[in-house]
Amino acid sequence: MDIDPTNLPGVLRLAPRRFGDARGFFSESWNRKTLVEAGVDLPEFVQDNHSLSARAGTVRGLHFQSPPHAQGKLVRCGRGALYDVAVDVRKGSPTYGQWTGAELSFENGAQLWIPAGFLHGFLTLTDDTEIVYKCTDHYAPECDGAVKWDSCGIDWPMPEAAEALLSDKDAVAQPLADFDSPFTWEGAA
Ligand SMILES: Cc1cn([C@H]2C[C@H](O)[C@@H](COP(=O)(O)OP(=O)(O)O[C@H]3O[C@@H](C)C(=O)[C@@H](O)[C@H]3O)O2)c(=O)[nH]c1=O
Repeated sequence: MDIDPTNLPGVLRLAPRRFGDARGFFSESWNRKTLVEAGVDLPEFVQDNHSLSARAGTVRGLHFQSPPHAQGKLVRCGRGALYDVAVDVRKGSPTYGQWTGAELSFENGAQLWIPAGFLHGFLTLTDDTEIVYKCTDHYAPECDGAVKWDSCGIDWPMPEAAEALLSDKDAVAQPLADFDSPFTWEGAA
């Protein structure tokens, strides 16, 4: 498993090893021991999510759950390809408001580890794209929130001829500039 830092400290890009043979491949898509031995501070996962986006250009996000139900997420692509993004919204963080993105596809098998304190969202790059992710807390609709996808200066690689397809909720989300984040950076005084 390759584990690489990103430009946002705490967010990691993971590439599990694939063992190919005449049948296809085998891969450990998550292994607690491997990550803990690599020094990843990993809370317990309690929920797995799976969604399908039928159209390239679908945007889901940018989402978060407030404490006490904040979620860390280990994200991968089950089918197709997507551009996955995290935005640091921990008040007092030296990287507050900064974002990182990575292409996750069935083809590359890559994953992103996004700890609590970051917004999460993604753009689908192909039709019929599936995302699969593990979460460190349960769904808590009363703690659910969103920040507008195009308010964070993210350089989204929108597929040619596609327009962003959003949920009604995401279409009217607050901009980052108006967001009073419930998260604090652990290093903040
Ligand atoms: C997120 C979630 C939604 N739902 C329900 C609520 C709603 O009726 C339906 C669709 O919910 P949403 O529109 O919020 O789904 P979606 O826009 O796909 O939300 C997800 O987006 C990505 C970017 C994330 O990071 C996730 O944490 C989650 O917020 O599913 C659950 O039952 N459990 C869950 O954990």
